[in-house]
Amino acid sequence: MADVKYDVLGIGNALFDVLVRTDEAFLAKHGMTKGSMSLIDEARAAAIYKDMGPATEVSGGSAANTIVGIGSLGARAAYVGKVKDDQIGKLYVHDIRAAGVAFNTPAAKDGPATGCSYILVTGDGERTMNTYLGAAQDLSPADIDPAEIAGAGIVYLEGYLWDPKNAKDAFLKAAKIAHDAKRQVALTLSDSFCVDRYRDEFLSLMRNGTVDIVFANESELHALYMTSDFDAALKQLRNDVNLGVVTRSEKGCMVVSSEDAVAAPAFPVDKVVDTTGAGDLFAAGFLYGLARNFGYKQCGELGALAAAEVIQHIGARPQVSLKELAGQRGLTG
Ligand SMILES: OC[C@H]1O[C@H](O)[C@H](O)[C@@H]1O
Repeated sequence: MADVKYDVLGIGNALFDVLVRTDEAFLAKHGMTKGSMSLIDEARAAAIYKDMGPATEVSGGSAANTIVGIGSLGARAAYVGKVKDDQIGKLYVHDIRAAGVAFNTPAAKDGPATGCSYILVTGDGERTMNTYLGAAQDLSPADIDPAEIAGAGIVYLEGYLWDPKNAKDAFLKAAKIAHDAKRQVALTLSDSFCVDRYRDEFLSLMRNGTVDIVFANESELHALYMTSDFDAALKQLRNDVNLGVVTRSEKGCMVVSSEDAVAAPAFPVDKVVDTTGAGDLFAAGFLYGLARNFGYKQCGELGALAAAEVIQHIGARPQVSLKELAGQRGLTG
């Protein structure tokens, strides 16, 4: 798109990730549901952290991971999310700007600390997240700059924004500005537990045209339509949104619109180390392709490539240049 300042602008909960490899016994001891994202308070965060082994600390946040991935692929990317002006918040701002992402949301001067997600990664690579939202819960419509939103070809929003009190108003404000400027609005359903919390609202956003593109994995899709029948759920998705993108782990992805149903394969990986951010990086590759007007199959392959990179190491941010990786596979042209 010639007249855009950013190819994609993401809005999400700005979270710093504290990741550790652990076993099922740790999850059981702390009453965690494997594979879930639970919201926790400060006291529980302290209790979990105290019991964790040596951790890897790295910036995260679902939409932020996607936006960093889009930047790594060589597109113009921007992010809106709330941190506090504390040490972790400063690290967060450094990391996202150092990744080439435009980030101008003012940090909170007071209130809760920068949010953190305490992530337990079991031997099978599955991640179990415990999120203390902290300052992220104070993202509000005042943080939405109309000119920045209108300057983005695609505005990408995370379903997790439905958790904090004011963020959904920020979400709705951004979607309206984007549509008034004839831009596209994309939503990731975030996780199946999030879908269970906000099913009706997410369906309304799709059916009333607040969002144009939806990203979901299989379990989110099943949760959305409360069915275990994949084909039936996909058919409903196709009716409810302009473009639906469903990831299916090693089975690749399905992209559906009123005209098309396109499959793209997954990228084989030797060993899944940590699935944190798999969906985020898939969305990065896909949205990069969409911004470049690539066909849906190529968008899906770019998504699969970016996801394959991120699941082979700890943490949800790419550790190599995705642009180079995609170039080596002939996927950027
Ligand atoms: O999707 C993974 C991300 O979700 C959570 O928000 C964590 O911060 C993590 O980086």
